[in-house]
Amino acid sequence: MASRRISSLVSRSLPLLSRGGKQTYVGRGIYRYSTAAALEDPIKPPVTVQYDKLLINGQFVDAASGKTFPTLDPRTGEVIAHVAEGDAEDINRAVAAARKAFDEGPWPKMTAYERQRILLRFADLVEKHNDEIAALESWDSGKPFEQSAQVEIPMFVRLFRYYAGWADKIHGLTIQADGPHHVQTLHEPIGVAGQIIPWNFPLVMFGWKVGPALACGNTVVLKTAEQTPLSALLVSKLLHEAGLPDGVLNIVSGFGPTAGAALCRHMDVDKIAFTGSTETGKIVLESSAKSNLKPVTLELGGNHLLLFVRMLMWTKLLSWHTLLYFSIRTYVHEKVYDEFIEKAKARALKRVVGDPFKAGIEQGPQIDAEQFEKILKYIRSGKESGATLETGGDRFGTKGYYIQPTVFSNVKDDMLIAMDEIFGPVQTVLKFKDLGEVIQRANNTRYGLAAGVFTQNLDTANTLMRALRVGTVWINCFDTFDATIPFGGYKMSGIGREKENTVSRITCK
Ligand SMILES: NC(=O)c1ccc[n+]([C@@H]2O[C@H](COP(=O)([O-])OP(=O)(O)OC[C@H]3O[C@@H](n4cnc5c(N)ncnc54)[C@H](O)[C@@H]3O)[C@@H](O)[C@H]2O)c1
Repeated sequence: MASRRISSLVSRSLPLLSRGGKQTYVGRGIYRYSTAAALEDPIKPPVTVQYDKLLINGQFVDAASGKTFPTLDPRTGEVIAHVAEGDAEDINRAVAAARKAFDEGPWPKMTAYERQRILLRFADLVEKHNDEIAALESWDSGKPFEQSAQVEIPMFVRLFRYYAGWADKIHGLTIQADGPHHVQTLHEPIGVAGQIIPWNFPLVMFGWKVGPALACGNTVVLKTAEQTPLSALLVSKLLHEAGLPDGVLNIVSGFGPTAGAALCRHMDVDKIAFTGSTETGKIVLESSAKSNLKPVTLELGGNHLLLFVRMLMWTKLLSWHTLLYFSIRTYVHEKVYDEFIEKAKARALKRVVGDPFKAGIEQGPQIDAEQFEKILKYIRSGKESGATLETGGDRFGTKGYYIQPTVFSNVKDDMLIAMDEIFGPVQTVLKFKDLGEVIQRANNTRYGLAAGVFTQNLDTANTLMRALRVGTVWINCFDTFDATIPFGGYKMSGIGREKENTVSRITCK
């Protein structure tokens, strides 16, 4: 499969919007609609919410407390659905089901081939329901429908096929030990896996966590993000349709300090896999230490780096939609800095912001009021600390959580907008003189998630590939993800890796 770019759209050839103000259905869940009208009057998503309860032991059930919480439409802040709100009592029920399914149930005892076939059937079912799932994902998260339907759901399907392929290929070793011994190593399922995921890629994160755990014969209790609980419930129904036994996958929607914390400190959970912020990651690790010392993998925050050396690479950079990406700390060589800023500004001004269900939309709303306010606060901090606001810097429209694509120049390394992860459409541009200097500055951060390098010089590429202390380096490409490529960070960007325990260095052909 060709690599996929999570943040980019594949529909660059779609025509831009007409200004007519009328809504026209153009198929695959997409409408053509005028910008102003779409923001005032959101497009009705072509899907209904069917599953809003917790999934415990193969059944959709109410929370023990009977409580629910609203999940909101980021376009308007209005309620999409009221979802069962799990807490410690529901985590206990879900862990008990997962424990029983692991200790007594058929899942870890099944042949690997049987597990593989269930995962492959599931992938086929998701493919069949692609647009329905994508619509729910976009409605709940605000991401463009085209991105969900054409990039993320196909990536999810690919992930499950990839992990299904591993199910019967997990081999041990024989070891030549001294003495009259026959020694073999075995890979065994760990048991009940507790998994916690964030709102930015609800289904891709589901795939990264649930896929490998099930392929290896583990059972799972998944705590979805409170902002985006819906799509996981829909696909879990399909997973059971594909033949997953009851109790193998349990899903508890709810909040971090209640449901999430209860999962992390549970004495009968054998491992925690967490994706989210660095601050919460620390709490998760502490909970493990204070309970049963379960192993923990952490995929945490980090602001992506981008190093740009020659203007000749501009078209290449644009082709990867790099300037549309969130929270990029961009180091640009001083010789091309001014020209870069002009072009980055022009591109940001052309970026198409609007209703995620409209054709050609590049950027939808932010997830919720909290993130929206946080991003605006960072923008204010950028202005106050003396960076130059080149474009954007405010909300977009008057409704929902839309933010203008924003570019800051004259950014210094010690400004908050350069140091922190801004989870929004804000690019910060810094100037550098030579390679040694930029390596030192780029590495002088508490994060180490991923970096993109745009250069024509092989020596520069090779040097940076090794010198940057980040989990992933893309050379002349950006943000390419694939079922086979490991991902994870250095330093406070995490512990452990998704997929394989290595760093990845990806060069664009
Ligand atoms: N490294 C990666 O691969 C990767 C991928 C996606 C997102 N992220 C990070 O995720 C963050 C965005 O998500 P967020 O702001 O919602 O993060 P967050 O840490 O607030 O929430 C993430 C998840 O943790 C849960 N949670 C919150 N408090 C908890 C607690 N005390 N105990 C247990 N669980 C708790 C939340 O309910 C949610 O499900 C960003 O920092 C981003 O960089 C990292």
